[in-house]
Amino acid sequence: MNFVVRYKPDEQPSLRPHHDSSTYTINIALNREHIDYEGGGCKFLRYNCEVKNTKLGWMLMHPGRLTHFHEGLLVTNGTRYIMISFIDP
Ligand SMILES: O=C(O)CCC(=O)C(=O)O
Ligand SMILES: [Fe+2]
Repeated sequence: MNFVVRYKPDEQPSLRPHHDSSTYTINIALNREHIDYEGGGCKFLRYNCEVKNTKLGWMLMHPGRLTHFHEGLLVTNGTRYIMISFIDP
């Protein structure tokens, strides 16, 4: 399953902590921090690890339903777009 997520301060500024319904998740940056938006990123709470400023078109891949409880960090300005693929949903 694939979908685009849009974060905007006055619409959906963040995403509450969750697991994905996938074995693995691919998260591709469609635009850029400090140019198109401020804030944002993906935080893995168990590891206190924030992945921010992913290069345009590069991807972050992580386990979905088991170990990597995560959240979408607050976008404070602009619009952040990512593409998500749930592998083995
Ligand atoms: O904002 C992010 O990078 C995380 C997005 C996410 O966790 C999701 O769409 O399931
Ligand atoms: Fe997620």
